[in-house]
Amino acid sequence: MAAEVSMFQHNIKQANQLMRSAIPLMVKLDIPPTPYNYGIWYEYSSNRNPKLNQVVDRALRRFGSLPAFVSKELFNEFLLPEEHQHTQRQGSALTSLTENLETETTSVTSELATFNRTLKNTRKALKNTKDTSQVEHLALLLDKGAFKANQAIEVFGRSLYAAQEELAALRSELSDAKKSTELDTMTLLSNGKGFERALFSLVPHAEDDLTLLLIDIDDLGEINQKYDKKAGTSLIRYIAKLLLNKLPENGFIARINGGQFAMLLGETELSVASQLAETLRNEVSIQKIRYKNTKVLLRQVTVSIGVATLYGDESPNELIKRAQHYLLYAKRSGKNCVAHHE
Ligand SMILES: Nc1nc2c(ncn2[C@@H]2O[C@H](COP(=O)(O)OP(=O)(O)OP(=O)(O)O)[C@@H](O)[C@H]2O)c(=O)[nH]1
Repeated sequence: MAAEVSMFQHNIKQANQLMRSAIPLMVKLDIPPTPYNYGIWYEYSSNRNPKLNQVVDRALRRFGSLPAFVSKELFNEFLLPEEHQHTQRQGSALTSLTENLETETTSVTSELATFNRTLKNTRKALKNTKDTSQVEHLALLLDKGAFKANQAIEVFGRSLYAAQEELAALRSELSDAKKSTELDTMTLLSNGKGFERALFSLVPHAEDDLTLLLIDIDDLGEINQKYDKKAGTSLIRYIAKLLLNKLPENGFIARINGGQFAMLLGETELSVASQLAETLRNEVSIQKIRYKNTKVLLRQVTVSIGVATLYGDESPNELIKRAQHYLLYAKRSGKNCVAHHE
């Protein structure tokens, strides 16, 4: 997703303060007061999203301002959950959210324009008067104008706060929806997509201590043939449960295809990970598994495991390739064994 930090994550007070830094910037750079621009300049002023600030600075250098097409793109990329079009409910909720902000934007803009006019007129009048009561009157006018402009900004701040809550709810819904597309419905573990996401998010933060175990049920094809495919599927579920029960706290597990599982172990060196792999291999091999539909006791079930620990600036795909290589080595070495590099 785009940035986790968004303008909608501040409280009302912070929102008001940020609006107060964002508005002068927008005026200075002649940025049109659209909801997109308010969102972006608010975020820009908060300085909490360096990537957004970089892109905005680049656009300013290039165009001298922020063209509408750029601000819309930036808003979509950095401030909205990227999957905001995924469901109708979320789509329409976001539409009404931006519509509300648009109304508020128009009102805050007109208040600010009025105040601006008041400021200009007062300045002109001040030049031409030395009368103290006239000056007092002008000061009163200014005070009133400032008060109204302030109020408008505060109302806008409250709208941003309400938007924060709405967006937080949407984000959480989207994250649930995302999770469900990453779920393997057969085993209720993550699927291959979930595994990729976990791996890609872990690799950049890992020192040389992220380990991948590829665990593959041996001879699943034969088991399917001997007992029927349903028994094979039931076996996949059984092994999934066993692996999940043995998953360390810092681990992640997914079924990536057929009878193959990927286990990711954070902060786990190769020696510790291979010991766990050996324990898992042994645990599977000593199970007495009965197929519940026919009550038939299956023949010994085993798994082969390839283990690879991330090193250097290895990419996620390179790590997967090495684990696959060791898994193949384990299969070729007669199955029911663990293989890893020295
Ligand atoms: N029952 C069942 N079988 C599956 C499922 N998905 C894949 N398979 C079977 O799993 C087998 C995977 O084949 P392979 O990995 O090539 O080989 P294998 O028979 O497991 O043998 P090795 O991996 O060499 O030990 C195939 O026969 C697929 O039909 C599934 O969801 N349920």
